[in-house]
Amino acid sequence: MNEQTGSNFAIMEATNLDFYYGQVHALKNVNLAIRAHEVTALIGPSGCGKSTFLKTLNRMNDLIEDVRIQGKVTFEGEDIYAKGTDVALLRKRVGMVFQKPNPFPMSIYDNIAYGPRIHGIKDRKRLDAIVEKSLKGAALWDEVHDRLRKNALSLSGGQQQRLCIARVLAVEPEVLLMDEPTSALDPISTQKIEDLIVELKEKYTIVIVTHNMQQAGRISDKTAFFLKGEIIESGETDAIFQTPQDQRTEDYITGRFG
Ligand SMILES: Nc1ncnc2c1ncn2[C@@H]1O[C@H](COP(=O)(O)OP(=O)(O)OP(=O)(O)O)[C@@H](O)[C@H]1O
Repeated sequence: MNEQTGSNFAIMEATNLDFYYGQVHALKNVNLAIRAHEVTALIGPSGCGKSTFLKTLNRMNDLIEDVRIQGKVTFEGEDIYAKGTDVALLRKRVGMVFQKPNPFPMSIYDNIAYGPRIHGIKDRKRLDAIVEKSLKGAALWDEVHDRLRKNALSLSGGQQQRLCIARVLAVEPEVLLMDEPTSALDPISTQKIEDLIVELKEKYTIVIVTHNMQQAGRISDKTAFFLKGEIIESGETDAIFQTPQDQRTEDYITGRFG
């Protein structure tokens, strides 16, 4: 397959990545390639650096004081930490969904139209089309099409999380970063989000932090196991779960620690 244009090329790649919060060395020489149109799961015990790594992929950590990063993260071959990088554009192309659904306290419609409006789209018909397409993309349209003017906070938790996914889709990202997107949801909503993630990888590349081993096994193509800031092992999800090479990976996935 052609390295740059095939569906399986490394759309993002971290090389020799170190990250510090002041004196805390949160990521240690992390190397990971994120392949296009795959779901990559980041697993590992609490505090091992999964969220920190996820946030290095769209520079969300820039917002925190006294952080330092060494090494390289590329997006489509370009160093995202290079001087002159348009960080707003990076965050549009590499969107993020958080653990707790966080809709804005405004209508369903305005939640989705918010990003496109910021990026200069004012035309009502175009916005209508974006809202419809994004809600359909997040498998929420059928449930809300007749109440787009209702406050988004009136939706259930699972619907709110799909709204947050629709909000990210509205600005047409290429990569979706998801930080434990189902941890606050009931099993039925979780199932809906999992089905949606599998559907979304046709169009997008997805990186997901999860504490749920079954979830990682069900939805991801690749898995990276983090421990104390390092990647101990990464590769095909089936291989990581069935034939882990490192004893610590096996101990974690079989529930012996963490
Ligand atoms: N804003 C911050 N300031 C200082 N230290 C931080 C900050 N955020 C995270 N850390 C530290 O960095 C390390 C990695 O944290 P991180 O949140 O990336 O872990 P995690 O694997 O995502 O954990 P969890 O599964 O509990 O969400 C931890 O030691 C944590 O205490």
